[in-house]
Amino acid sequence: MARSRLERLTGLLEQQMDADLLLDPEVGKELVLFTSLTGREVALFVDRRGRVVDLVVGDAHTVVMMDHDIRRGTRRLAGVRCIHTHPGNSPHLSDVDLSALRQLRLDCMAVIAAAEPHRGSAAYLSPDGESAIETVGPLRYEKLCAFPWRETVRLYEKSASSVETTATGAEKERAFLIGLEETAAGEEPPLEELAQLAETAGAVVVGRMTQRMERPDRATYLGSGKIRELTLALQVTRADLLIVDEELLPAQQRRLESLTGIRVVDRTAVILDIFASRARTREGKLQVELAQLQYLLPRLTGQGQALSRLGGGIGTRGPGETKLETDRRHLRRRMSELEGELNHVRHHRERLRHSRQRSDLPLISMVGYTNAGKSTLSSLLVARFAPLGGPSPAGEDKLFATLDPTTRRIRLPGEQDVLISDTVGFIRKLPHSLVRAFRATLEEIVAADLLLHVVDASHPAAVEQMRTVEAVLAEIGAGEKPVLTVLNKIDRLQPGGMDALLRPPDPWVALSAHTGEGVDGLLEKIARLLPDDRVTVDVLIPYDQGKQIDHLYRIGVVRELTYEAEGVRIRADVPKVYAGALLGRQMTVPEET
Ligand SMILES: Nc1nc2c(ncn2[C@@H]2O[C@H](COP(=O)(O)OP(=O)(O)OP(=O)(O)O)[C@@H](O)[C@H]2O)c(=O)[nH]1
Ligand SMILES: [Mg+2]
Repeated sequence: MARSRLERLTGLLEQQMDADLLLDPEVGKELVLFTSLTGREVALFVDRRGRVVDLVVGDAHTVVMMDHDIRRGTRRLAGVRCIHTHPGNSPHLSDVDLSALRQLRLDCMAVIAAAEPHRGSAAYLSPDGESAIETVGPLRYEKLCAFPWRETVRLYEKSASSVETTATGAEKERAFLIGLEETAAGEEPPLEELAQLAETAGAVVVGRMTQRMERPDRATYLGSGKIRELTLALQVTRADLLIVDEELLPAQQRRLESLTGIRVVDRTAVILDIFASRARTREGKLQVELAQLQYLLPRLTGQGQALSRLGGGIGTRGPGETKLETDRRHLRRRMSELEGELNHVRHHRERLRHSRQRSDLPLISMVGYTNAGKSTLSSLLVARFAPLGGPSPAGEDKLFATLDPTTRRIRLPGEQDVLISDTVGFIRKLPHSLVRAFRATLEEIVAADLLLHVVDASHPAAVEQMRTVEAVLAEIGAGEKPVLTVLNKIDRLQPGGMDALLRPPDPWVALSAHTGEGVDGLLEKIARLLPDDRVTVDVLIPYDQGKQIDHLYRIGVVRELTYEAEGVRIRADVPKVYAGALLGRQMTVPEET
């Protein structure tokens, strides 16, 4: 019985109704009959030409309208209206119905009570305001079927188009965050870091939900009861993007998308997205594209098929974007092309590094969690201690503000010059594809003589962040490098407020890159930690070889300069490797003092 009813219902699909009526009365009777026989709600979706575009049968009290991707974003309407039934005789729209109307931007949302006399209500978005809704009813069945929905749509779209032309910029994606509750969570609110990532990627966070679980559900990430709760929360918050705090299996992602009806991206995709929008240099761009393709390859089938109409947004930006639709073979070809180009860049970087080694200035690499203050400290050091001066990138309160390493020269108190390089920040659950792709950049770290591990000591998760950085260092083969730990942002600490757990390994310094407090101490420490392999030379440079003087200034520290008959006599501290070459030019190395 129910089965043949269902068949009759599905027979409605793609059928054409009178486009001016909200609902064909005969079709409505089918719906009502079905619900009164089965106790199950049924929802009919009709487009503006009167075609039935979809039909959803729900459990009692849950209308599964979220399966639909009919929204067009911004302030346009979906071009689809929904008429559904309620078991029993309530002719009123529920809160969920109204939020579905708002969220899906339906042309109209209507309900009919399955019990006699089949009264019902209709609601539509008000032309007056952002998400205001107007409701009419309860109405008699015939009245409801003839509800002038076209008129309300016309009024709404007229007002919306005037709003749209005055609105500035694109509307932000409304992201809802989910994750597992961490057992050892610090004082930080749950999913705080993911929220920062989402905001950095350009979304607004409209809600979060966590579940205490040992490990994620293999099919749906969260448990099924939680998913139900989530679906409601998504409607209420009008979220249009779901971000999951962990890398999802492709099947999990698809399952979640079909359960929630909105786009689902994972933490990795958000990080890749940020990297894509940040990469400036050719190398950075190549690396991000490669990482994106590596991430995409296993996810190629089906991804975004249902949702591609939404266009842009988090997880779709960057150089990989246009390749989404192409097949795997093409992806693989592009990946090997990229690898080739990157190898090329890598060789170039290696040559650079060699020439730097020949200049023998010690290289100090800043490492640390994203937003720890590496760039701020680096610019402070350059502003105060650069021998030549010059601008430097300022820090930004954004995750992954720095992507491409920049190297600067500064002078230590003992008059020794060193190179200091600011690098990309690390993060918990750093996508493996990124670590692999950024190998060249990370090699800068491996090549350093000393690492400055910058820690945001005021961060509630500082200890965990330190561990993350140490783990990544080990992973890239820099685990054995000498490290000087820099506890930064002490200006933000309450007196005695440093986390007792934050006991950094020796050697360490505490400072504020903001106020400059403690920075002199840092330089002294660096000077002491660097292997001192410089010697003082005394050379006579003929007047016709002025270039050599520049050279000496570049590689060392000139202590004394006197003009003699045959040339300029210079006493300078230079790296040992140069001393040999200089001696070859019959210069003398005075006794070291
Ligand atoms: N109060 C305070 N704020 C600081 C200090 N150092 C850095 N900041 C702020 O922290 C934020 C992040 O600084 P950045 O220098 O961009 O951090 P980063 O480590 O380079 O970050 P990424 O490049 O994203 O990895 C900025 O808003 C800085 O102004 C400090 O000592 N005290
Ligand atoms: Mg930075």
